[in-house]
Amino acid sequence: MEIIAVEHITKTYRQYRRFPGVWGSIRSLFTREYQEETAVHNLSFSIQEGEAVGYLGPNGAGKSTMIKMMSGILVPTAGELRVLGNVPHLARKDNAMNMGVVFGQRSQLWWDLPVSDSFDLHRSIYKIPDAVYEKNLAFCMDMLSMQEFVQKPVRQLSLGQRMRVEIAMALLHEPKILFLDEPTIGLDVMAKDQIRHFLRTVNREKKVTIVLTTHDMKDIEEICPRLIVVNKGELVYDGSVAELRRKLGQERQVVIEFREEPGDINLPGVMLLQEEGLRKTYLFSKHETGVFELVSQIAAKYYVEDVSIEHADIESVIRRLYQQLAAEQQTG
Ligand SMILES: Nc1ncnc2c1ncn2[C@@H]1O[C@H](COP(=O)(O)OP(=O)(O)OP(=O)(O)O)[C@@H](O)[C@H]1O
Repeated sequence: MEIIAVEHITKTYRQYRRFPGVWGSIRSLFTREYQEETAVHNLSFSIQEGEAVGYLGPNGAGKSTMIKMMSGILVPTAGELRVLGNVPHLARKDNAMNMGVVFGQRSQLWWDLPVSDSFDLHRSIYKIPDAVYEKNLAFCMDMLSMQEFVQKPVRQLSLGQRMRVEIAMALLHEPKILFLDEPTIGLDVMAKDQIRHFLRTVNREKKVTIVLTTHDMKDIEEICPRLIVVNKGELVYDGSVAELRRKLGQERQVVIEFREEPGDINLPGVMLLQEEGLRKTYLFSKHETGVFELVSQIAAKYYVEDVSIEHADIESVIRRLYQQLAAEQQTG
C-alpha cells in the first residue's frame, strides 16, 4: 500500500533581501526586495508501507526541506503531497498520531526533567493505552540499553544517549512512519551500530516505514534497501542499493600503493576516488580498457608498491555519483 505520494513537489524559500553593513540593515528595513531559493524542484516519488528509504544528497540538496514537508512542518510551494492519505500540513493531529519524527536540532524532550518523566508526559499527551506503552517502553529500554540513564535529566545526557531517547520517544505511540534527519551524526561507532540495529528491527519486525536522511553510507547499507538521491532539489536516483551497486558494479575499485607521488595519472576510464598519502583508490570503468591492462600501464610508468582490486563499495559509488554531479554542474 502506498503510504507516501510525492507528485511534482516544489519548495521555494522566499526571504527579504539583506544588504550588508549598518546602512544596509537600515535599507533592508525599507526595501522590500525578495530573494528566492528553490530547495526542492518538481520532485516525484512514492513510498510503500513497510519500506526503509535512505534519502541522500550533498549538502544543501533539499533533504531536510523534503522531510519537513512530508512530516507537515513545512508547506510545499507547488505540487501534491499525501502521507497516509492526508495532506501533511493540514492534518497535524493525524500526523502526530501516525508519525514519529526525529530531527536532531528539534528535540522533543524536556531538558530539565528526567528521561522517564519525558516518556510519561508523552504517554499522556498521546493518550497511549497502558499496555501498549509498557510493551513499547520495555522494547526500547532493552534494545537501546537506556536503564543506566533513564533517571537522569535530559540535559546531562551524552549525544548518543540523547539520540537513543529521541528515537525511543518517537516510537512509543506506535507510529506507522518514522522520519529521521541524520540519526547517527556525531555518534561513536558503538552508538551508531546500536541505533542502526534498532531501526532495522523496528522496520523489519514492527513494519514501521522509515525515511531517513544521512551522510553516512553505513546507515544506508544496514537499514535502507532503497535509496533516493537528490541534488540541487532534483531527483537523481531512485532505486535499490543492489541495483545501484550492479550498475556501478561494472566498475572496479583499485587501491594502488605508490612508492612515490605519481601526480595526476590521467588515464581514460580511471578516476581518483580517495587518497591517503601514497595510497590511492581509483575507480576503473570496466567497459574501457581492461583492469589488468590499466594496472600494467600504471606500473610501467610509476613505482608501484602494492595493488588490490575490489568491487566498488557503496561509499565509493555515492562519492562517484556526487563527483559526477559536481562536474556536470561546473560544465553546465
Ligand atoms: N528557512 C530557510 N530559508 C531560506 N533558505 C533555506 C531555509 N532552509 C533551507 N534553505 C535553503 O534551501 C536549500 C536546501 O536546504 P536543506 O536544509 O533542505 O538541505 P539538506 O539537503 O538537508 O542539506 P544538509 O545535508 O546540508 O543538511 C539550501 O540551499 C538552504 O540554504
